[in-house]
Amino acid sequence: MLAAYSGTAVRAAEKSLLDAGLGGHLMALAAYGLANAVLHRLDQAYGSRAVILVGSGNNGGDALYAGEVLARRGVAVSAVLMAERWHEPGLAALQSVGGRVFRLVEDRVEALAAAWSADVVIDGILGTGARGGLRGLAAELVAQLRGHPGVVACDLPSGLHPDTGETDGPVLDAVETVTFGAIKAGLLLPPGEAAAGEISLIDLDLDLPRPDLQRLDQLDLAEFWPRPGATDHKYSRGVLGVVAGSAQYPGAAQLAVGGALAAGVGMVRYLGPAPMPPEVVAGASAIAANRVQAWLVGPGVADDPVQEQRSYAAITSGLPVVVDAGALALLPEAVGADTVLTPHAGELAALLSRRGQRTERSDVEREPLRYTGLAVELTGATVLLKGATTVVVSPSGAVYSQAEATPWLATAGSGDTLAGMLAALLASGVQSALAAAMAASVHGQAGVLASGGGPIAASDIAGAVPRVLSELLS
Ligand SMILES: NC(=O)C1=CN([C@@H]2O[C@H](COP(=O)(O)OP(=O)(O)OC[C@H]3O[C@@H](n4cnc5c(N)ncnc54)[C@H](O)[C@@H]3O)[C@@H](O)[C@H]2O)[C@@H](O)CC1
Ligand SMILES: [K+]
Repeated sequence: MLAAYSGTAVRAAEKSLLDAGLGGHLMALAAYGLANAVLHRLDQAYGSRAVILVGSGNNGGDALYAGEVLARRGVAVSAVLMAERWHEPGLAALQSVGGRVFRLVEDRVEALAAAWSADVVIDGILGTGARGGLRGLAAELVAQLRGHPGVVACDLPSGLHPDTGETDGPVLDAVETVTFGAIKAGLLLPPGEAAAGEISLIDLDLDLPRPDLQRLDQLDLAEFWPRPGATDHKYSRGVLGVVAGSAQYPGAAQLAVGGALAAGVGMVRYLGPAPMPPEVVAGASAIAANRVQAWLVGPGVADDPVQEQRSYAAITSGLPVVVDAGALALLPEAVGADTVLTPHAGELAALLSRRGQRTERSDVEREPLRYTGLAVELTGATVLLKGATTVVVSPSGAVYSQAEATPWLATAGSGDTLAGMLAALLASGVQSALAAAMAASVHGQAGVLASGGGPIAASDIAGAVPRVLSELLS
């Protein structure tokens, strides 16, 4: 599991070490870690060129000391001082080993040319002490360096919000971010996470609290994915009730049920008009008469009063429930954490707007963590926001982000399959936020496998899920 923290949490954890006079030691560890990462990227140190973009704070200090290490190894290092102030001991250290210095205000053209001709550009402008994004000349230079193939970010790409992944102004895309003490949550959150590239963590031995964000890995999935025991039977594995499909949209129901079956559930009881595969059992028309452990409602439910009534009854049944697509509009005032909403950005904006918070899709895309959190606050539900990176926020404060998906998964019906997989996990008794993150991860991996780098139809995704799971669980 990747554990990530807000910039504030990391700074709080560093405080006791700083108070103990260990600031210089921490900076040296950070600088060595950064310099080593850069050296790994160079064919050979001697004769290579590095340019360091230096901001006014300790982030610039880390980068300058890394420059000193690189210069000692034979790299030709130049520093571009981006602000009116800089870390003076760091600059002196770099100059003592022959580092060149440009000042952005005076040497803009030379600085830009040096950066473009460098093998590596170290982005040390802003770190966890940033307030807002890059502005003025610094923003201009960064915009002019867009597309440089050798950017290594110091702690985080400058201009990326360390807690939320939001960007405000230009951000230089890095091939690698060398981050100190702990992974910052913003490095794993859309929209900015793409700028981080590969993430390397330099351990500073900090005493950290509960993570602000988690990302499941294969080991977690193998540990938490439910496996039937020798004495299990179809009822003990979990029975899922599904209210999905309408005369107009029968396919959504089939995809959702396909997702549930592929993820592994004891039985599916289906209510709706869509034809179903032979293993699916017809549910009783009255919601309360169905013996199930969880519900899935909403895929393909549109303009169908009977399906809408059933969806509402399932949502208010007190059982864990996934509320997707057409059922999102039926949500009562307040629900519990066992209710999982699965909107995409447009649906989340509509949901928030219905609750008096006028929101556009573009707002959600710009600040996905904030608006997902707002939906949790306003409804009481666990919310899974679909996207290239899936964000899950639970009322308990747990946040997950999963980024296994391929852009080929952005296809009609993909979300129905995800909803079915998630609901199967709820029926098997997996806790809701964990289930949401697990379903997103395996759905993404199945999409990658089914796609093989090319287009996929949604029905291919469920077909690939058993292959992903057998690899994971064997
Ligand atoms: N605190 C610590 O113990 C450690 C900190 N480390 C480094 O220190 C960094 C944090 O250092 P700082 O707290 O000095 O903060 P930063 O270096 O992130 O930047 C703060 C400086 O930038 C200015 N600034 C803020 N927002 C700006 C904006 N939008 N445009 C232009 N200038 C802006 C501030 O006035 C301040 O001078 C971390 O990211 C990390 O790189 C590491 O050395 C490890 C240890
Ligand atoms: K930086």
